Amino acid sequence: MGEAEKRKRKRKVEAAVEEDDGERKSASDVGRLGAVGSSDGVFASCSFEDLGLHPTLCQHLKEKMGFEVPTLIQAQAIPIVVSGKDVLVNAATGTGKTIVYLAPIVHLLQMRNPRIQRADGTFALVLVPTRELCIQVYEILERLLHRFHWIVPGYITGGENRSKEKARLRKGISILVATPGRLLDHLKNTSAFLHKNLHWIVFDEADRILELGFGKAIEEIIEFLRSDESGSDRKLRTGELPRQNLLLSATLNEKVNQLAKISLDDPIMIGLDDEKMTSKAPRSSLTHLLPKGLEGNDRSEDGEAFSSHLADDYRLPERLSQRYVKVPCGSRLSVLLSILRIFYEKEDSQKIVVFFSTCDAVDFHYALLNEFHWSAHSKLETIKKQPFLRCKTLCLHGNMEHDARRTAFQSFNAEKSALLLCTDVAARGLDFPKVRCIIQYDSPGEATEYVHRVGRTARLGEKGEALLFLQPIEVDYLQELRRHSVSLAEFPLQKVIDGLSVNFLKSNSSRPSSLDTHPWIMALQKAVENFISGGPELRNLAKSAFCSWVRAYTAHKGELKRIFMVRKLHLGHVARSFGLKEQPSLLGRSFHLQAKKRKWDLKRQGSSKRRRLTKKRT
Ligand SMILES: Nc1ncnc2c1ncn2[C@@H]1O[C@H](COP(=O)(O)OP(=O)(O)OP(=O)(O)O)[C@@H](O)[C@H]1O
Repeated sequence: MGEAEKRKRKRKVEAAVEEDDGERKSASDVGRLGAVGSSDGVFASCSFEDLGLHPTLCQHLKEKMGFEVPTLIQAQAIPIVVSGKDVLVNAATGTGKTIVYLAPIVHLLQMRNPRIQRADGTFALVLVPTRELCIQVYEILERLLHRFHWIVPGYITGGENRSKEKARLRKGISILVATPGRLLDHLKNTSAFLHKNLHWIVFDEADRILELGFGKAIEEIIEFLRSDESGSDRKLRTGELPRQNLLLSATLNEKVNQLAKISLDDPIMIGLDDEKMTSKAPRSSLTHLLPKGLEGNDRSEDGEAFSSHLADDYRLPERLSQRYVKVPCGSRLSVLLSILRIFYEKEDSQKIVVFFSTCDAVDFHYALLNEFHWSAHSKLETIKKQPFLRCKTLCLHGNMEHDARRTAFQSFNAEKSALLLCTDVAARGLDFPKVRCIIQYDSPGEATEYVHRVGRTARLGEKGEALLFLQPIEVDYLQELRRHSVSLAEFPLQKVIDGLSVNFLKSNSSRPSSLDTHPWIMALQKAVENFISGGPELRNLAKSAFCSWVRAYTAHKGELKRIFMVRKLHLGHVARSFGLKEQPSLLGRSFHLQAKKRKWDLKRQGSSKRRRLTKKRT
């Protein structure tokens, strides 16, 4: 491409991010305003060619992958990534961040003359937090490289066969996608893993990598790779530019700040709102330079500005409708089942994801939903009981065998209509097509996790719904979300349940006064409890799920401890929410200690109340 052509294209991209009044706006403004001629706030009005990508790659993106034009974040970030700068990208879930780094890497690698070879080893490393995300990124990469057969994609991840991975590394992988633990293992133990030509390190879902406890591994990886970067013969050999590191996430927090400090060099930030960046950040170009505070001193003025930004608002998909449903603990299970039934009755072909806090809870609900048959009029012997839900149900969590995990992930991807029950292992980065609704049956904890969970729907400008279950004692969580500008409307539960049970109510004389006493909920709860008590396997699953649920509830951290207080739970009601007629007693020592503390607290409260009452009387 000639210089004049390059200049023309650059101008076109810049023009695309200017407002009508001619005032230059930052990259983030573009996203917020839904500008660049984009009516939907998702796609840019320029083409991939305008971003300077190679014509063959652009043609492939368009014709084989169906990507007609770049998304806004792609239009903003790709030219900067191509320029070789370290970059931190912050954009909402489902806005196409994977292509932000893969397309420039492929573009730059395919241009190398002479062509790169397998024997040159690894040029780019993409680090992701989970196995599923690793495979997903690898599959996109494979599709992207279709026309560039000499660039070899590969992945290494926990749960796979080490020696097969070694053999693949020995042959040479040009772009490697990896989870941190397994990568470190190969860096230390696989001498045939050639990485002296490594030019890019990408941290996708950067904050999650750290939350999962990979901080130490990441430090070691960076240290390990830094030693071959500083090797003077690398520059002599290849005349290389310095290594380029990229960091991406839909949510930024202090942990990302830490990682940015150790991995990015004079980075450019893309996708942050101006008001969040504070007036201290330079506004001279399409992008904002990261304040120099990140280079070391936490206490510098600019560093503080950056940190305070990190505690700020989160970006959510524009067409996401968010609601919460307030349900008393003992009715949670019946309400969940009823809502799922309503959703699938309304539209039998759709995909829904339900998030639980523990693997045991996923296993229990999965078994229940697959086995439970019920008819609202089952008192009549003539009526045959039906499966409660008629959709395909799948589960995904971290305790599953590697193959089962992969199968679940792939079938939910492929199905047109299905229900996925999962833990947070599915919260990050996974791109399941056409998910209509996300139900958070167990609260997510940190607001970041809320954002990522709901981000599995309403992707790339599509519509989506999110429903958060809260017990009455947990409603303060809404304030926690509001602190991050996330606000939810209430789901009209009573009305919806009445609608579901119209015929059922006709045959029952008592009118419901509350949800707990609603004939439909009571009948369904009773049927579930009888069903569970009749099967030892399911009963055991319910008991384990109960125990680990309570343990998970006690594990909420920081401010959230004030909202999710195990002391406030009625454990008999919790047991009911697992279809148990009685509270299981087989609990671990730590739980007994908690229970003791709870009793003691209650006693103390009681005696102080008594003292107050006595005082009043006297
Ligand atoms: N330019 C484009 N045109 C059409 N579709 C695109 C384009 N870029 C990406 N996509 C599609 O958009 C979806 C979301 O992309 P991707 O998974 O990269 O989003 P993300 O921002 O990384 O989301 P998350 O934050 O949840 O990880 C994918 O199905 C991807 O194939």
